[in-house]
Amino acid sequence: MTDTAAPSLPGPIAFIGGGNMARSLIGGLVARGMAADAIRVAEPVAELRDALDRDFGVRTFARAEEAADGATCWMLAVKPQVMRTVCEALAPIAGTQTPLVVSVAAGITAAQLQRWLGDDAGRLAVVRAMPNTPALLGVGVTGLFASGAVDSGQRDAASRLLDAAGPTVWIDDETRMDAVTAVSGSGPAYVFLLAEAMQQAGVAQGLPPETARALVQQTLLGAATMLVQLDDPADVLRTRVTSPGGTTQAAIETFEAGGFRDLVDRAIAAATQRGRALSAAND
Ligand SMILES: NC(=O)C1=CN([C@@H]2O[C@H](COP(=O)(O)OP(=O)(O)OC[C@H]3O[C@@H](n4cnc5c(N)ncnc54)[C@H](O)[C@@H]3O)[C@@H](O)[C@H]2O)C=CC1
Ligand SMILES: O=C(O)[C@@H]1CCC=N1
Repeated sequence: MTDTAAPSLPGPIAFIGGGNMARSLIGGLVARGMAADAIRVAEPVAELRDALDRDFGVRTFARAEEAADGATCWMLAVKPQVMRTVCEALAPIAGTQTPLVVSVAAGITAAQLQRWLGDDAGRLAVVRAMPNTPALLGVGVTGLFASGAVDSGQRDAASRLLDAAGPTVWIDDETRMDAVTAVSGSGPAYVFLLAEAMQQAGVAQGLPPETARALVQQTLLGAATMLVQLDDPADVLRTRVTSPGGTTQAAIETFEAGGFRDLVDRAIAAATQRGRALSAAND
């Protein structure tokens, strides 16, 4: 679970890629007290570099090799489609510096990362992490998988880094990382879709847009807080809202008749499958 100490590493951490996920993680680390000068970011887009510098005071670089050189941990936060190119650019220094490599990329396997980094023998310590964007506020959740080369100290370091984003969960079987991605990595988007749909429906029933927005925001926060803070499972909490013959029952029956559960099942299966495909397509 999350603790409040700032994560510490023997040297700087280099984020390779300074986009949405990196920003969320950097925001969490800085909020937890990690010194901004211990964080470097490689990001080719000048506007994003400027924003990272302005918002967090971190040191930015245009090229991956510049940020990675001398860093103790490389946090690979580029799209799966460019991961191979980025790793191959880093390969010459990976062999001499043996950093802890943490990748947040969907689908890309630890063995692929090792191979692209020039480590055919699988000796480089690679951790796969699947966080989510609520990391920005320290309320994310991260699934972690350690390759065989990761020792207990490196495992601990990876946990502490990602703890800044919220709770972490270690996954023993790497093939399950695609399901983690589908449930929690992508999961915030499903909740935002539900929020959009509820707001639109509220407006369709006559509510002013701002009122609908405020009601939906607090309802999702309240329901999520109950899920986290009470021992009762989701179905019990749902039943307590659902008076026989009442309004909720009318809505739930409409969801069930429309195949809601099957739709969620198919959506998460599609996301899981996409993670597997990203691995194969970018090899
Ligand atoms: N956005 C999300 O909710 C989550 C994303 N992820 C993973 O995080 C990774 C990044 O995703 P996002 O942040 O959403 O994408 P993004 O597109 O916002 O960020 C990627 C950044 O990498 C930069 N980049 C491209 N080539 C580069 C290079 N050669 N060197 C350094 N930087 C380079 C891009 O300019 C871009 O700013 C992906 O692999 C994704 O699977 C994982 C969990 C959640
Ligand atoms: O959509 C994606 O591929 C990434 C991985 C999880 C969330 N965003």
